[in-house]
Amino acid sequence: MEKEPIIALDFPTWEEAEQFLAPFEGEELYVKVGMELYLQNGPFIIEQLKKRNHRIFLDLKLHDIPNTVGQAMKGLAALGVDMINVHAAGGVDMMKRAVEGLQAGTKEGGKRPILLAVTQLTSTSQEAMQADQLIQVPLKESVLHYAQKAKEAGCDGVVCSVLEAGAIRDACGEDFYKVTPGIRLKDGQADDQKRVADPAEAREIGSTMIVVGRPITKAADPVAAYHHVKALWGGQAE
Ligand SMILES: O=c1ccn([C@@H]2O[C@H](COP(=O)(O)O)[C@@H](O)[C@H]2O)c(=O)[nH]1
Repeated sequence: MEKEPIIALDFPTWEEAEQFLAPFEGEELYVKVGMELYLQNGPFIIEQLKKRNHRIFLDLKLHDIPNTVGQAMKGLAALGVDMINVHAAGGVDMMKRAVEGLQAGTKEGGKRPILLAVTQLTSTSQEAMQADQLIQVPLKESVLHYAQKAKEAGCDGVVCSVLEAGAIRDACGEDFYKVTPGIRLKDGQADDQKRVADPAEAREIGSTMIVVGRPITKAADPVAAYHHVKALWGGQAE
């Protein structure tokens, strides 16, 4: 279990991300750079975060034909991020090519980024999955299926909700990463998230890492909110 919650830096510009990070001066954080920040600002963002010694999850959720994803991963590996992902719905061949691309792009002596596969987004409900994707099995079964395919392809773990983390641990093992967004505090609003849990539940059920965005970034005091989430996640607070 990773001690630091991963903070989702969902901002449009580096200036806004930097302004958010300023009060954390001196703390080495684990941050997530998603489409909003990366697609508008590019590798510059990664350089800035690495300069400040933050660990980085590059959450681009690649989903394309195997060759395209493999080649893209080869290039992205050179950025030196710690973790990266694809959509499991892209299939086993695509995920295998992602692993190979990452390996090929990792600098000699460097560490290949951890590769995760997104199962069902935490904003997806059982009803939406059936209506939008025409998947008729229970959502948990779909998530578990994607996790098993990700493991077969050589991924290091998955992105799932806390609600499926226990079943994935039983099926894929303790060491297989269960990285869980959809984290909300007990009295907080869910926003667009559908499968949510609080940091203490994530610890009890067995998430490897939690990803937290708005409950921290939109809080009146983001540093206090971060430390509150961290204490709940670490079991040092009620
Ligand atoms: O299934 C998924 C996969 C990724 N995410 C990302 O995590 C954060 C969550 O932000 P909140 O503000 O805490 O809801 C966000 O960047 C998503 O892109 C996810 O939520 N669910």
